[in-house]
Amino acid sequence: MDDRDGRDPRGGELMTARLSTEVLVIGWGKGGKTLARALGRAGRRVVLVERDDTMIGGTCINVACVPTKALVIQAERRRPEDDPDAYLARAIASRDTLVERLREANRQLLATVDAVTLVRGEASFTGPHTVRVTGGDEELEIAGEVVVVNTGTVPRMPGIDGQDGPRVHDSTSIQHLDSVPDRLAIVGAGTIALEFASMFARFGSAVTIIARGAGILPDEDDDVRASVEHALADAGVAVLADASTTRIDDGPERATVVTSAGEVAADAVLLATGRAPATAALDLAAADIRTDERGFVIVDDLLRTSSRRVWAVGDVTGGQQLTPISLDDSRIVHAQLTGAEERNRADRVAVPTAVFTTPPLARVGLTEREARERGLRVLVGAKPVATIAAMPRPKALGETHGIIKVVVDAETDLVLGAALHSVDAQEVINLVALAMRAGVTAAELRDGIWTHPSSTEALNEVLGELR
Ligand SMILES: Cc1cc2nc3c(=O)[nH]c(=O)nc-3n(C[C@H](O)[C@H](O)[C@H](O)COP(=O)(O)OP(=O)(O)OC[C@H]3O[C@@H](n4cnc5c(N)ncnc54)[C@H](O)[C@@H]3O)c2cc1C
Ligand SMILES: NC(=O)c1ccc[n+]([C@@H]2O[C@H](COP(=O)([O-])OP(=O)(O)OC[C@H]3O[C@@H](n4cnc5c(N)ncnc54)[C@H](O)[C@@H]3O)[C@@H](O)[C@H]2O)c1
Repeated sequence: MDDRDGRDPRGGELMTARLSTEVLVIGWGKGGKTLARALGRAGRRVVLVERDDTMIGGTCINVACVPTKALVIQAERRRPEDDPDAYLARAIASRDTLVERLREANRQLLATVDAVTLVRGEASFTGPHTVRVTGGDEELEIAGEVVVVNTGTVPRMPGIDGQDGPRVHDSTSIQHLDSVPDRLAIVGAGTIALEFASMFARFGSAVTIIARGAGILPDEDDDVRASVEHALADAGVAVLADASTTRIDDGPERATVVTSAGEVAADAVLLATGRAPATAALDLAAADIRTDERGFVIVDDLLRTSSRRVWAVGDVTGGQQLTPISLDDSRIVHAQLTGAEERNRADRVAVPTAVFTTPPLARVGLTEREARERGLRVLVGAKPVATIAAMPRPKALGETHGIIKVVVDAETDLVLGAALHSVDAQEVINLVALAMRAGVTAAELRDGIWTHPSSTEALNEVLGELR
């Protein structure tokens, strides 16, 4: 596979080495690394290209899911007497240690598979199945019979004056602040905004979320949204709604976020305005890979791009930006490359999600509003966590914010959706999702024998009071 015919005949000096492989994976994301390991272990020759040594293992373990949840947990454990800055420094050090360990474990998972070759550098298409890799140890040209694009996303900047100021951060740089900002302003009101708002409120900041719409969680039912708003407010998070951010002024003492609804003074500003596809370096046009108007790679339900034998997985496809989705993408491509039973994106049922505020908001399926808009006859079980007698665990943990809400089809008794805002919600939602996939009825969940004391027990009570 390693064909170094690029040697300069005059001096013998290496010019561009050429590799060819069965499967070329661009980007060390969740889908790509899973595919590379599975195919490599089955003896298929795989080359995986990653441009950034600090991103080995991908976004999730290095700058996203895992380190941010480690910080959320640390923030939850902070006691009022802890010095904010010293505590934050220890939390970040512990986060960093965890990330380094995971990065090395991820490297080993592929480095120990003989059929997988790991290449450092940035890939750019030179043709439908060839890339040039630069910026690594040597310049390479790699040809793959099959190509899988798994380059993920990067923070999307709102494009306003002052966004590059010294007190302005994205979701990566804010994980290494050297002190707790007294006032943190967050532009954007999506998942990243909510998680960092809740986290920094517990680290000791007064936080303002600046929402350009009517507030947070616009798609949620009113009772669920109110529950999350209440928990955030109790932690010290304010929401400035209907506020279009026009610029950020940086002064000697502080930054000022200028919005259509007034100015917000801040010691640090987090921009959490979505993520853009990491495709700028790829030169997708050279491979005839089409993108949508936002730059995401267009794929069909089998994750095939417009270019033959080129697939794309993970965030770069513009689907739900979640690690388990990237993982599931890898299953879909793996099935096609190995002739296994075909899977596709349309097979996905009841995908659970969680926003890691304190406590987390986990949800699956339809909201009550969506179910009613579809004309379904619904029964709803909804109780504030603090009032659920059969759920002692939140009380034992001292965190009783939240609501447990389940939406049930009155005709079939099947669960249509659930919103769990409570401790352990990120775990219990998986049970509800499985019930939805397996056709387990609300009555069976209600009458389930669950461990005690646990959060799952809420289902015994809430589903016993459907209205
Ligand atoms: C702050 C934050 C928190 C999050 N929390 C969660 C969570 O709790 N749960 C959850 O499910 N999801 C979470 N997400 C989303 C999740 O991180 C992503 O959905 C997931 O990481 C997607 O991974 P991927 O497979 O698309 O690729 P990625 O993991 O993004 O990997 C892409 C890789 O490709 C590399 N690359 C890019 N271009 C090139 C190139 N030209 N050549 C070579 N290499 C290249 C990049 O360096 C990167 O390592 C979070 C995201 C953020 C930002
Ligand atoms: N727990 C999790 O699963 C988790 C955690 C964090 C991130 N993520 C993923 O990361 C992705 C990115 O998160 P995010 O919060 O950045 O994106 P998002 O799409 O969830 O929210 C973006 C927010 O920014 C606002 N916005 C966009 N442009 C703006 C502008 N110019 N000015 C002001 N506001 C603007 C939007 O109205 C929205 O409130 C999400 O898709 C999510 O799936 C997941």
